[in-house]
Amino acid sequence: MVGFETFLETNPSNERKTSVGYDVPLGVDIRGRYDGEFAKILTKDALLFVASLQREFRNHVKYAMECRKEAKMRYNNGALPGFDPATKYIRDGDWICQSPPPAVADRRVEITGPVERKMIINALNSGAKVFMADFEDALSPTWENLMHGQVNLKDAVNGSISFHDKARNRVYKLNESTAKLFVRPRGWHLPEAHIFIDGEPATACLVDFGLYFFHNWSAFRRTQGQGFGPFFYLPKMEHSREARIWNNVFEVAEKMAGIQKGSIRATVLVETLPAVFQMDEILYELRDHSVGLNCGRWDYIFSYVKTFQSHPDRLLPDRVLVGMTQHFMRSYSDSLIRTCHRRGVHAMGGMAAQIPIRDDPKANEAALELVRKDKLREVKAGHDGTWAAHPGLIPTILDVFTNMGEKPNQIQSMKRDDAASLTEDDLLQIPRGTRTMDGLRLNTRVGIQYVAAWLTGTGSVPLYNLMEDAATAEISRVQNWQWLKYEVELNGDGLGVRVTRELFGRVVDEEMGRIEREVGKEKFERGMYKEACKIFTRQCTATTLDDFLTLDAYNNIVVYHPAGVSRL
Ligand SMILES: CC(=O)SCCNC(=O)CCNC(=O)[C@H](O)C(C)(C)COP(=O)(O)OP(=O)(O)OC[C@H]1O[C@@H](n2cnc3c(N)ncnc32)[C@H](O)[C@@H]1OP(=O)(O)O
Ligand SMILES: O=CC(=O)O
Ligand SMILES: [Mg+2]
Repeated sequence: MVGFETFLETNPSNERKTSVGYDVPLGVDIRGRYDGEFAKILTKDALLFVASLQREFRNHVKYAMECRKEAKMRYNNGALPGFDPATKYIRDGDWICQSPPPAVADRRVEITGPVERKMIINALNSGAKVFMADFEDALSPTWENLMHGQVNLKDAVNGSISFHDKARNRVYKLNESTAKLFVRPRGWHLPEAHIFIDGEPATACLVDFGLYFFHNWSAFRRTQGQGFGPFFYLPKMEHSREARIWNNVFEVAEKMAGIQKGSIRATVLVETLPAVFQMDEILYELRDHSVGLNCGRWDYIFSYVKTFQSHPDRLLPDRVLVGMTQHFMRSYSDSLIRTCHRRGVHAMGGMAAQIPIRDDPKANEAALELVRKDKLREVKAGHDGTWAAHPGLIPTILDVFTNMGEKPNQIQSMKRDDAASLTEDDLLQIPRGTRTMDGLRLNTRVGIQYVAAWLTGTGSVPLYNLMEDAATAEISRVQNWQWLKYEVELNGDGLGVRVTRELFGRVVDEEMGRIEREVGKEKFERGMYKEACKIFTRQCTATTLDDFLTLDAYNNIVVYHPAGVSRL
């Protein structure tokens, strides 16, 4: 830890203040509950590292968020996202990224899941090549979830993680051979309200990254990364300037740890519509730290609606009809493969929403068949690997990815030069399909149940045999909002019904009734369905579209100690 020791010596936290009970450096205040286990993560030195990242990068982050607002204004005034003429030289240039670290050359199946203790063990033991431990779409960012998540990851990297399921008297431990760990911190837009630095909430992703890196970089490189790492997934970026901030964060972290530049590697999720026009630029910024791009299809669909929130000529059909075979989605995946392989890095596929259906073998086989079809399309298109939401899907997906042959990836063999001809029009083409009352009802029922789960600390849930998380719930929210804003006709029902506030009010009441019948009166009363309904309904009917469901809902899960009120 030579590097960090030097950093800590030259940055003495010359004052020790305790707030809730943690030993903190000057300028840092912890407002979350004290816990002896959390204190081993929230050490003064780790917090000093997080604070140093916050101080160095906060203005860059603020500027990037202002740029997002400015771009939103342009789109709302009728502009379309597109390639930036100013960076044509990057798109046309012949540069390549650093080659993938040997430890993760083969990434054909990656399982994802929240940083929950049992799930971490199950995911690492699942037979997948990679496990993406999620602080983002799959996690409700309560203080308890975040801090337990950091404790769990530290134990996982140390190899000491275990879990005793007392009800089933089952003990979970790591197998001899485990998946390689990637960590997905939250997006740039989110604050961490339980940690204040210089009087402001910290930038959430710098907390997630900083604490994880500080505690694990050394063990990770020794035990998992074969001299590289740690590895990350980076979510929800809209522009390469945001990737530049991450690149700079990585360089600072490497310098502080005293490890070689290029040790840290990250895969960027291309999951916003503006980012699809920035893929080369994002890779260019991260060329020393990149290990590819990933098709984050669910947030991408959400972003399509959000970007075109003021474009009534670009309304989406029912959510269930917006799949990867729609022209704009296929073009996105093909362009991503071509871009990644041209630059020498992995082009990762995305998440099929189907999960195993335990109590219905026929329905289960149908779900598996949908996953198989989706993954076959991905591997044939040239993707180097893909995501699985559930361990039960891994054998099927591994089997499909044997189509890649003996090689660990298709970076050299599937150049997809044909995708060079894809244009802005291809990437923006309006998806085909109709809008129905069932679509409106499903959006409402799923949105409310997801928010109810999220408010009680669960960030990914099975609903109607599909995986739902923050990204899929966002599609439900923004689609309802847009249909209401333009009072669209539900043109798939043949009845000429328009989505008015009155209609939506009735739908909400009826769907709440259905939820109550489905989950049972007791669970309904015990849960947070009514609060969720209020939040979801407000968001769907707001005059101005909220940027993120979870940003608006966040105040509801912030808990200060001693008891206080969130001041975000
Ligand atoms: C849009 C995106 O960002 S996608 C990426 C983010 N989303 C995710 O990561 C979702 C990950 N998946 C999940 O959270 C879960 O699979 C769900 C919520 C969809 C379904 O959960 P459940 O209904 O509880 O699954 P189920 O009961 O079938 O689980 C069976 C077993 O598999 C385990 N399991 C299920 N999913 C996972 C997973 N992703 N990782 C590890 N273990 C898992 C369960 O812990 C359980 O273990 P046990 O038998 O030892 O008790
Ligand atoms: O993060 C993945 C997505 O699809 O969104
Ligand atoms: Mg996402």
